[in-house]
Amino acid sequence: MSEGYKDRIGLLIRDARKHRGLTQQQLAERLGTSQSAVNRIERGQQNLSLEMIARIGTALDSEIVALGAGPVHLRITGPTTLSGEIEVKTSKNAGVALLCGSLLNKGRTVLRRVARIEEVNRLLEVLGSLGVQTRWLNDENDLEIIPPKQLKLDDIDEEAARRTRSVIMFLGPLLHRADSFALPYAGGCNLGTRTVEPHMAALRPFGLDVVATERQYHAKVDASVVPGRPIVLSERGDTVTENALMAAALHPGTTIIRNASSNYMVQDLCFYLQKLGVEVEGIGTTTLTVTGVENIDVDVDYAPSEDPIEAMSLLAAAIVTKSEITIKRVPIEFLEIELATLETMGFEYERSEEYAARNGHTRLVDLTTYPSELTAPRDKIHPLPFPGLNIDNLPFFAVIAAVATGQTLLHDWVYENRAIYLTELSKLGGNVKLLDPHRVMIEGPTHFSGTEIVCPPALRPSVVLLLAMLAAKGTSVLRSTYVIARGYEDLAERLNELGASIESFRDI
Ligand SMILES: CC(=O)N[C@H]1[C@@H](OP(=O)(O)OP(=O)(O)OC[C@H]2O[C@@H](n3ccc(=O)[nH]c3=O)[C@H](O)[C@@H]2O)O[C@H](CO)[C@@H](O)[C@@H]1O
Ligand SMILES: C=C(OP(=O)(O)O)C(=O)O
Repeated sequence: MSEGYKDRIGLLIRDARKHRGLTQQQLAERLGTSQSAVNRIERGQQNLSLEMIARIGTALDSEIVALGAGPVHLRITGPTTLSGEIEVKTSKNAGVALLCGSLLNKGRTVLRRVARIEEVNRLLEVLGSLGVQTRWLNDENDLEIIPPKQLKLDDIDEEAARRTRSVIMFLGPLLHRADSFALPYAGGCNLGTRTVEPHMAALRPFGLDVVATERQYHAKVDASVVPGRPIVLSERGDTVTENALMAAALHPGTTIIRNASSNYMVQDLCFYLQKLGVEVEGIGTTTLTVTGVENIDVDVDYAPSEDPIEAMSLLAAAIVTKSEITIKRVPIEFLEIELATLETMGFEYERSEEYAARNGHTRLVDLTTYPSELTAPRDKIHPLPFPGLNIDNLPFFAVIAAVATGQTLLHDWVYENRAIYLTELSKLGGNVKLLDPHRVMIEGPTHFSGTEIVCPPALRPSVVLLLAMLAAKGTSVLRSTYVIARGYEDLAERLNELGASIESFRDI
C-alpha cells in the first residue's frame, strides 16, 4: 500500500467516524483496538490489512471504506525464503468449543487471546442474535461474553449459523436451557458427508430428541431423562465429545463418557469446565468422568492453548520453502507424531525446553527449522484420533511429500473429499495421483511453478495450495480465500512478516 493511499484511507475513516458522531475511543471499542491505534490509522501511519479496512467499514456502516464486498484473493510472488520468528495463535477448534461452552455459564466469561478468525466471527454473530453480549476487550484479542437472562432462541441468525459446523455444539448447553428449540443445519468445510448421528446418540441419555426437517434440527428435551449408565460414543469425535461434556456439565450427577476424544480442543474445554466448578477427571484419556452442577453463575477467565494445526502449517511453510525460521509457542504434545514422521523423512530442526501454555497445562516449545533434503517415508502416512497424527494435519504432508524425493502414499480414511482436493497441487507442477477418493500417491521432488487456482471448499487443502505457491517460481493467484480466513488470523500478513510476498486484493 503506498504512503499516499494510507493518508487518503485515514482521512476517509476520520470523516466517516465524525459523520457517525463517534470519538476515536468509541470507534476503537467497536474495533476491539486502542484509541491510539485509531489515531495512527487516521493519520495514515498504520499499515492496514483489507480485513481491517472491511471491519472499519462495518463498524462505521460506511460504504466509503467498505471497498466492495467481493471475495478476497491472494497474489503470491515466489519462490520465497522465509526468515525470522513467528508465534502460533490459539486454536480455532478450542475457540469455537469455548464460545459454545460459555452458554453454560450465567456469569461473565473472558477468553484470552482468542484467534480472530471468521469461524469465531460467525459464532459471535449467532451468539449476538441469541442476545449474548460479546466484546473484544483489547488488541490482544481478549473476548468478553455475557449471556442474557433469557436466550432469544427464536431469533437465531440462520445465515451465520449455516456457515459454520460448530452450531451443532449448541445442542449440549442448550438442552438445559429450553424444552424445545430449533437449530439450522451445520455447515463448515465441505468434506463430504459428516454425520451428526453420533451427537444425537450421545445426547439422547440427557433427554434430547432431535427431528431433522429440510433445513433445521428440531430439538425437544425431556428433563426427567438422565444418563443411567456410561455414555459410550460410537466414534471418538472431537465435537461429539464436547457436546457430551457440555450436557454433563449442567447435569448434577456423575456422567462417565467412554471412547471420548482426548484431542487438544477437548482438553481446553475440560480445563474451562473445571474453572466453572464442574469436576472433570480423566483429561487426556478416553474415559472422562464429569460431575456437573445444577447452576453455573461464575465470572471466569480462561486462556485457551495454541493451535497445533497452525503450528503444523507453519512447519510445512518452512519445509517447502527450505527456510530457517523459529516457530514460537508450539503445542508439542499435539505434534509429536507429526515431528517423528518428519524426522524419518530427514527434517532437521531444533527444539527449546518445554514451557507451559497460558492455560497452565499444555506443553509448548519453540522450534527452529533448518533447510533439509527430505526423502519419502517408507510407510503410508495416515491420521488417527489423538494421540495419532492429527486428521487436520494430514493435508500438510501432501505439500511436504511433494518436495521430498520418492513416492509418498497419503491415506485420508476420515473424509470423503479432502484427499481429492490435494490433487489441485498438480496445477502447480506437483505429481499427485488420486488412487481412490481416500488415497493419493505423491512423487517428488517438485519444482513448483506459479499458476491461478480457486480455493477448494476446505480450509487445510486451501492452505496447502498457498504454501506450494510460496515455493513456486513466478506469480500465483489464489482465489476466494474466505475458507482460509475461517481458520487462520491474518495468515498472509504474518507470512509477509517472515519475508513472503503476498498481496490481497478484491474484485471491486
Ligand atoms: C470444530 C472442530 O473441532 N472441528 C474438528 C472436529 O470436527 P468434528 O468433531 O465435527 O468431526 P466429525 O465428527 O465430522 O468427524 C470427522 C470425521 O471423522 C469420522 N470419525 C471421527 C472419529 C472417529 O473415531 N471415527 C470416525 O470415523 C467421522 O465420522 C467424520 O466423518 O474434528 C475433526 C476430526 O478431528 C476435525 O477435522 C475438525 O477440525
Ligand atoms: C475440518 C476442519 O474444520 P471444521 O470442523 O470447522 O469444518 C478443519 O479445521 O480442518
